[in-house]
Amino acid sequence: MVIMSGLNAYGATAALPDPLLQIDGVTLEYTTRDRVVRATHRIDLDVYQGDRFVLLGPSGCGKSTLLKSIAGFIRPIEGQIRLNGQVIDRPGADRIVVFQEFDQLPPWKTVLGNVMFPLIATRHLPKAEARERARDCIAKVGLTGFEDSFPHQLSGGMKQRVAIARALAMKPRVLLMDEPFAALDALTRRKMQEELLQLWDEVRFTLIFVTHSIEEALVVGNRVALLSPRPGRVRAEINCHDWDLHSLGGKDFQTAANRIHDMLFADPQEAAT
Ligand SMILES: Nc1ncnc2c1ncn2[C@@H]1O[C@H](COP(=O)(O)OP(=O)(O)OP(=O)(O)O)[C@@H](O)[C@H]1O
Repeated sequence: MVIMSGLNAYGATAALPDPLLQIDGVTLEYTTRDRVVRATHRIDLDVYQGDRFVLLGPSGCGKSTLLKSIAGFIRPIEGQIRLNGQVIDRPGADRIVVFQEFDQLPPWKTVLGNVMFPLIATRHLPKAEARERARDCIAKVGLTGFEDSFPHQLSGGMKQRVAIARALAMKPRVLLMDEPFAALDALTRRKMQEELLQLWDEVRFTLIFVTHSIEEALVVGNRVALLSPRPGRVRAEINCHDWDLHSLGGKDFQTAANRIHDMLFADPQEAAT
């Protein structure tokens, strides 16, 4: 594990490609009737093509809010988010979100219908091609044979696989995942992490993944941004190419996880000394 506080996690001297996504001094706030809640404060992050970039931080530190802003649902009050150099100011088919909730699939559509729907609704593909691409993505997430099932006939893990297939079918520039496995039992969660990594090996999409599980961050990510408690600020960036599911329970893995825990919850004054 390499901790690169204040540096790009690829290393300061390496020649870098241009970032795919640039988060530049981004402050995000919610204005309610009686107060303003600052969710993130001047976040700077660069995400590169093919990254599995994890936003890790304690509950309420603004991870989901930052993801929603990348998705184009919330505008920064300060700073910019750019995708391929273009400022993000609205949702777009180049950024698809997979949420934690199992009810993100319209229940009246079959698995095939669910995966085809955005392709057709956004006029990405004509119907026959959309069906073909949907079948292909359903196969990629291991659900061949369930094309005609309805969401209520599927387990939680299967519903999340459908949501992933639906997102991948759109071939987004960035796949955004907001704690997609948090509502699953521990065994299914681990299996889904493994499948996500296999899928990434095959498709090499760019992923931004939100979690508050240190273990999940180390397994899923090749880069992890550690955010402080609200308002979220970047505490450090970590390069974690070393870990996979086989590392779980190992001594080195546990040491790394403990170190991250200490960094996440350290008093910022102490962390600076
Ligand atoms: N719609 C909203 N209106 C007002 N405040 C909000 C709203 N949504 C979130 N917040 C506040 O913004 C802060 C950041 O919330 P956010 O959901 O982004 O955190 P998070 O890191 O994703 O948390 P968790 O891990 O618990 O999901 C929190 O203090 C939360 O209470």
